[in-house]
Amino acid sequence: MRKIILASASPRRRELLEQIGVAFDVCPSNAEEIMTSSLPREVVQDLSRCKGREVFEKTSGDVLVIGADTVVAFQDSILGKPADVCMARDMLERLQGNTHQVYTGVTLFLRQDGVETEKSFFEKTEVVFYPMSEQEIDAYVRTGEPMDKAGAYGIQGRSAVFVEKIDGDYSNVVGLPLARLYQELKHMGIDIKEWHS
Ligand SMILES: Cc1cn([C@H]2C[C@H](O)[C@@H](COP(=O)(O)OP(=O)(O)OP(=O)(O)O)O2)c(=O)[nH]c1=O
Repeated sequence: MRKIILASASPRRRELLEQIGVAFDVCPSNAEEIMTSSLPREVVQDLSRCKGREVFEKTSGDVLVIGADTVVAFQDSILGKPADVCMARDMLERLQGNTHQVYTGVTLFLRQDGVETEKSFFEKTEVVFYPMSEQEIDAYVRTGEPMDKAGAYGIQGRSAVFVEKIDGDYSNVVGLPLARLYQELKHMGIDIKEWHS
């Protein structure tokens, strides 16, 4: 019996894994999200490792645990999920009419025949926003959509109309870089679609 566990409460990550035909269990992590670095690529890998480890330590037997974390990087700032409506508005005022980067870090914890391995990686996607008026920002914030999302927007939702272009993997912006995840596991000798049995 082998299990894949997604260590995440994010409905988007669940939908993305389902999209590629993977069977898996979900076990959200209770790990505290404390930023340990000012470099986005380090932050997302560190946080994905903390989330994944917390869940992995509770398992036994053959298992693959996937932890992930997403942040938005704008100039020198790292934007996580907004704490309130004011912060959401402030984030969108900064992002509108500009280019930012979305980083998702992933850590894989694998136990196979008693041997444990761990692998972290990150993907970066550049996103260009059209200018947004005050009214557009207010109306978008009022939908509630920004509140549980890094950078206060969801590219898969209503904010799609403000996205001029992206450079990189779309699924990475939504919260899980599917192609990179698949390729990393392939290098580890694992077919993610077959592993959960
Ligand atoms: C930029 C962007 C982020 N997001 C989401 C993905 C993540 O769910 C969230 C970033 O917060 P995270 O802290 O990465 O994840 P989470 O708290 O939602 O879930 P967990 O820690 O349990 O894994 O922002 C979108 O849904 N669309 C987007 O366009």
